[in-house]
Amino acid sequence: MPGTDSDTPRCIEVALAVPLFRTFTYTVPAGIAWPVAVGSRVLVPFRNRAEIGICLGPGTAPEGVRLKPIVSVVDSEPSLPGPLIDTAQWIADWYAAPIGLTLRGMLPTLLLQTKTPTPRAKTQRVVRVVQELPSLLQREQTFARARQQRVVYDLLEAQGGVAPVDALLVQANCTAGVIVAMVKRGIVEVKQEVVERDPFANRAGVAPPPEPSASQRAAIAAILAGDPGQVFLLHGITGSGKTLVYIEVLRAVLQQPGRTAIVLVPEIALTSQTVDRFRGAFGDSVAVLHSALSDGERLDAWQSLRRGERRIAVGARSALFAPLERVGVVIVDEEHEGSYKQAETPRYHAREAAIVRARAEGALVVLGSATPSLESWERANRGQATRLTLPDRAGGASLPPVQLVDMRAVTKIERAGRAPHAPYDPMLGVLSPALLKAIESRMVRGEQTLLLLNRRGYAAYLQCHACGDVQVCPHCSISLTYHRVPEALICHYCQYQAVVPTHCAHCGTESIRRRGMGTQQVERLVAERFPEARIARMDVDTTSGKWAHTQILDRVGRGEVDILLGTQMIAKGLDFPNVTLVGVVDADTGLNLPDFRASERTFQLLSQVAGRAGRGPKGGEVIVQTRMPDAHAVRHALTHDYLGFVQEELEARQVPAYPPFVGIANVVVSGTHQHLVAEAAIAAAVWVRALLERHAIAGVSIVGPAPCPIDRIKDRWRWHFLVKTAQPRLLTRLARYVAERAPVGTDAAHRTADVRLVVDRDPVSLL
Ligand SMILES: Nc1ncnc2c1ncn2[C@@H]1O[C@H](COP(=O)(O)OP(=O)(O)OP(=O)(O)O)[C@@H](O)[C@H]1O
Ligand SMILES: [Zn+2]
Repeated sequence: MPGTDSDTPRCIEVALAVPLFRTFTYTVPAGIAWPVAVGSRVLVPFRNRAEIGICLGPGTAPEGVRLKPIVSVVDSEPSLPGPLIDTAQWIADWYAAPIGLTLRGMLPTLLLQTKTPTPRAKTQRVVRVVQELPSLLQREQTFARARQQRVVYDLLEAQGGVAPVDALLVQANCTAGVIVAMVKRGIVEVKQEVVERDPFANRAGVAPPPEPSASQRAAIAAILAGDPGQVFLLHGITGSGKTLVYIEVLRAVLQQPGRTAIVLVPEIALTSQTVDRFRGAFGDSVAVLHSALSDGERLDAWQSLRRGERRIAVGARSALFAPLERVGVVIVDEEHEGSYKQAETPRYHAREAAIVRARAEGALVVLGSATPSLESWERANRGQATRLTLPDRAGGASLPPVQLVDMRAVTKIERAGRAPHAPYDPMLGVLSPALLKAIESRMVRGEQTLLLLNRRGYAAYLQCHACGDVQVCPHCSISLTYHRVPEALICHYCQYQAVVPTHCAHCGTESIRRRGMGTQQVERLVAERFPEARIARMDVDTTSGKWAHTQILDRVGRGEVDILLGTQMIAKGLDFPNVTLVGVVDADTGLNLPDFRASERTFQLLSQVAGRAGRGPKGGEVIVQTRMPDAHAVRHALTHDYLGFVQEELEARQVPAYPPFVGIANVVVSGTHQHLVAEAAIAAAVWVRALLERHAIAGVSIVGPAPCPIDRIKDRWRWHFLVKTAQPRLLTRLARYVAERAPVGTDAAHRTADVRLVVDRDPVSLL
């Protein structure tokens, strides 16, 4: 036998995309070059199939086990560079996730398939508005008796004037005849169009970036003088010009030969302005990674980064896994955003993973926000991040004054002023006289208004006034939301739809009333009050079409919208100098959620949306309507007082202890059988407590178990408990132990009810 290969078998450890906490050992047959590089894709036999796995390094053959050989090494260069493998190992460890699933999330799907599918044609039939009817008045005249056409038009307009035919018919719940009639009238046209995959490919150029101010220069210099792996927290108030700091840092880093960079933004579609600025500054060296890319385009983008043809990756969460080498800086814009946390396995937080990858790369990290997360703020307090401040708005603008309107008083005064039997005024308690007057003055002056209401739909729910019954989703423990266009009751968790009942299902009377309000209702009230206003609504319902967000925002930018109304989507990073009024219709929507982050989120939302006003020379003002003016989240938002808020909120997080003072893992047990889920959750908590006792582990507290605040979603019942400790390594061990070994889902009854346990470490939501 030639050589020594037969004495020391050549083995490698391979990660496969299966939900198991283990790797698999294979031999490498003669004829395949040795060693196999870490991070390379390998083709291996697994469960009678050929699968793509990732080589994690040399392995050791367990005694007495006959190993299978790999089929081939697919990559000539490893698909995943070393620092990405390190990052994956950290994610798998910290978040108790199987390594194979973690690595799978880092690669384009096409690289994980054993055969390449043929690409499909990318055209679709769309309806496009040709005759714009921007005001309510025009629409009322045009569609006087054509109610369905009006529904179609409203839906189209809400989505930026264009929508796929199929989707529109479903949304409007009408026949194709309605659209045919509108085509005949010359209001819309129907065309076969190529699906626009990359709206960033050919957007209008942006102005060259301005010269940095003194405080921007100081921040840029401090960051560039940082040590490899150093983390900076850039706390710059809204409109302070953080984007310019990012751009100048990128410019300096990319001047070093071979250096590359990653920029994370919360959601590409909502941050098109920011993305445009990066494209404007760096042109084609930027790869924009977004969810609308086809698999093929994603692969193209990935390869251009891997080959070094593009040196900056811009994208949401998963852009952190861009296959760049020698990354010099990782920027996390709006670092406080909850969307950086992935809601499924691996449940990583991109900000935390960014810090880990940067350390492995020797790169700088810049976390930017006007309202930093408490985690990042505390990290700076502990000296693990360097705080940099941009205290003023760029270009001489100042923060807008914020006026509070106490809606309790408004309701009282309006009630008192009304004649005894005057008809109910729907405006009552929704839009205060102060806000209406402010909107009116904007209309007169040709300036723009932003209206925030963080609840979509028309009314929050339907309730029977006779018996009090509320229509709830049959699959989720949540009330159905009333939508007017098209009319339906919709579950916001599972999309279940029901027709709107005329009689109460419980007591049979006709006393059903709408309670609470959503964006659709406010849109209608505003349209009735300002019939000549050009109104755009931005929420999940109006942005189902690809790039609908970008289209709506572009219209605002071109001055084609007087009033932009929307959910939290409109609070993110928008920079429109002609927006001189921001109105918060109801500051309280998120305040009373049973979640320890409710106040933090409310403060961030209010501060961020307030920050959209007065960014230009005309200045601006903010009006906040609330029934909870004493809540600290509201109080401090009124004075743009981040420091004041953080101080109070940090105090509130000490007893009972919550992040950032302790780490928590939310253990959620779910399944289709209510009692089995409760039993399993209780058993799992008992099991963890016993474990702590047996090993005399101190410093861990278990809170619960109890039903989750929303105790059923999509027909699955949900219970949870929290594991809390100030010792991160201990939490890592516990989380993994629970995820891997908790006695849940193992017996036959559990399997029939599909009872599963999920560990969510550092959760962003406890609902
Ligand atoms: N040095 C400067 N001189 C003049 N204008 C500037 C300067 N720096 C930035 N700007 C302008 O100020 C505006 C706000 O900048 P930018 O959008 O980066 O703010 P931001 O800090 O990201 O705010 P937010 O957190 O509210 O999104 C932009 O229109 C930008 O072009
Ligand atoms: Zn539901």
